[in-house]
Amino acid sequence: MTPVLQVEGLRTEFRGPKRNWFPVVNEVDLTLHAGETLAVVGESGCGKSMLAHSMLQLLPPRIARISAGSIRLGGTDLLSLSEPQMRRVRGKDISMVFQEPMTSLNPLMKVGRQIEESVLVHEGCSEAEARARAVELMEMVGIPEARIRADQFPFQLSGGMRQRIVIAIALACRPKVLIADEPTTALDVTIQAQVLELIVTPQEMQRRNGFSSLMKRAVILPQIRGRVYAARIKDE
Ligand SMILES: Nc1ncnc2c1ncn2[C@@H]1O[C@H](COP(=O)(O)OP(=O)(O)OP(=O)(O)O)[C@@H](O)[C@H]1O
Repeated sequence: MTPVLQVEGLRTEFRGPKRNWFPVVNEVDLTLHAGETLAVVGESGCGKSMLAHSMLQLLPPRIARISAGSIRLGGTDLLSLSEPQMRRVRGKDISMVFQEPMTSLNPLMKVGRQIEESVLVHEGCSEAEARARAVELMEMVGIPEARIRADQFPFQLSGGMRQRIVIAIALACRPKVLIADEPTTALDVTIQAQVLELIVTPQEMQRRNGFSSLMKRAVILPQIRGRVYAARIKDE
């Protein structure tokens, strides 16, 4: 079976104070098939976030670069794409959920509208269809009374609900791959478990939406010091 995403020998570097380049992601390989979830583990600072950002080519310009390796999404080598082509991949084929929902959401826009905009950008449907899909997505990520909540602003929702909205936005365009960069850091432990369950064990959700997810979790494993490993945590 062709993998959805395949990373080989990926090396990302930052520019040092003496203009030298030093690696922050070093020779990383990973393979993700449809419906699978991978957890990227490694000690703090070993490059998990930078791996996620490299895959979406969201690295800070001029001071960071991908210097070796390949990132293939289906049959396409993402490193050969132009920025406008890459913009179409982000959100449509690969979505990312960041750790702090308040920085991902627009505080001045109703949450339902924020999901609708993501649907409209990628699916080219009518306003009414986008609205219906936004409510459906909110129900899917477990927001009670979704129709009422859709008309509220982010500050009117709890932290867990806000993170669910961010996940709903990420799923709005039915991405093939979902990257979750510590999506639960800002939440309390019970809510963390619920939100994680949405991403890690969404067998039903994955089937319905046909996406694979890549989740970054900071797990300290001193015996693999300094390296990033991709561990397959669910393979059914
Ligand atoms: N803007 C930057 N300039 C220079 N170095 C950076 C920059 N951003 C990140 N780094 C370095 O890249 C390395 C990898 O950072 P990254 O954030 O990917 O680690 P991480 O594994 O996600 O850590 P954590 O689990 O603590 O979030 C670190 O050594 C960090 O210092």
